[in-house]
Amino acid sequence: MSDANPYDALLLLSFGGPEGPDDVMPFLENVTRGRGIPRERLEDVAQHYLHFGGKSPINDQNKVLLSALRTELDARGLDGLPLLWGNRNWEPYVTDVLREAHEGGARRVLTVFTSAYSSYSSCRQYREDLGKALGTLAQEGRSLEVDKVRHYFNHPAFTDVNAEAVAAAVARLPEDARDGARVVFVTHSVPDAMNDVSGPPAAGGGAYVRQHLDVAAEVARRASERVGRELAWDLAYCSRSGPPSQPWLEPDVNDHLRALHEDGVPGVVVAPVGFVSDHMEVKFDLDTEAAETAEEIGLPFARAATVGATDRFVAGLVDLVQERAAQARGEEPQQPVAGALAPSHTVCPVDCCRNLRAQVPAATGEDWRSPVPAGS
Ligand SMILES: CC1=C(CCC(=O)O)c2cc3nc(cc4[nH]c(cc5[nH]c(cc1n2)c(C)c5CCC(=O)O)c(CCC(=O)O)c4C)C(CCC(=O)O)=C3C
Ligand SMILES: [Fe+2]
Repeated sequence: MSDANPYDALLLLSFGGPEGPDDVMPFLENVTRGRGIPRERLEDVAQHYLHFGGKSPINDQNKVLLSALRTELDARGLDGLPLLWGNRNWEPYVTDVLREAHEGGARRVLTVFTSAYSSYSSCRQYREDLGKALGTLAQEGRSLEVDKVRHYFNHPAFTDVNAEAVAAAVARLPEDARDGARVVFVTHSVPDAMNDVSGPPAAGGGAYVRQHLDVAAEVARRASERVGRELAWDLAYCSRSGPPSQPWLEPDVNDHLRALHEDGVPGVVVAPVGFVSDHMEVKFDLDTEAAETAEEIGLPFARAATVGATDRFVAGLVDLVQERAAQARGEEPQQPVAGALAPSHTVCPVDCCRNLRAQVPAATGEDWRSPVPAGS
């Protein structure tokens, strides 16, 4: 028998993005409220969105992912499990979606984030926003329990699909650029200080970079097997924000492409393993900006696909849903991993990916206490 007991709904929780030019500034204000992002950076990023008609690709990509998830859930006999979609920064807002789910009878919801790694921005901030949503709903007399699946950066479905994408991108390089081509794995830069406190405190911090290095090594190893040559690789970063005085993870992908070219590297595959779909960072920072840098210096460049809604990745997400449900029932399911790191924690420990600005209760963690609904 296949079911998702004890969960009665599954929520895909994402970032959200504008749907048109009028949404761009309000969206950016939602994202950066209290984050100390310089006005100039906001205006720059607004231009990235306006360059694409003011519409982020992320919402449509989530709709495709949802439809693929629905198909896979149904194929596994989970056709009775409602599948919801909510965002942190744009409609449909997570609070509204959970309210509607509660009205429909849901009491215990499992979430999957569209983000594979530990860090404040990629995990805890989602958990804080879930916590705020649950607080608002409690004031309306609604009580819900929410859990999340473990981080999936090192789930074999994620690394396999990425390895396939890297191998396919190598094949798109001109033939004389393939030997000696470098794989440049790319993820979102974050402040050094955010990386330093990422992951469970007991692990000493630095989980964000450690997890990316683990994925990069594993994906490069698998892609090398596929293409039949040893692929050298590096990890670089995109989308730096924040004031210039604040150190963020480096090297920036553009600087790195220039350095590789100067070293005589004949071609690059840029593999955005930090992202699960081709959203704005990929479309602008890589396909537009980094591609222009490569063009300018005459460096052959191929961008590897993101996992998106590929069958194998979607099946992996549903495996994680079933794994988490089994854990919630007190079973000890297998936890497949690829790479050198262990499966990530099921429940985030206290101070996991600590918020450096404020103490905000974060849902789904060990120290989360469900707010008491008004009127109870
Ligand atoms: C680690 C990470 C991920 C990956 C994990 C995940 O996927 O969640 C991610 C994803 C995303 N980030 C996105 C958009 C933005 N992020 C911003 C700002 C920031 N991101 C940060 C980190 C991350 N961000 C940080 C440390 C900041 C500085 C402000 C702060 O400290 O909080 C800003 C403000 C302008 C700017 O500062 O650049 C925007 C517009 C979109 C939507 C794209 C679309 O529309 O297609 C997505 C998926
Ligand atoms: Fe971001």
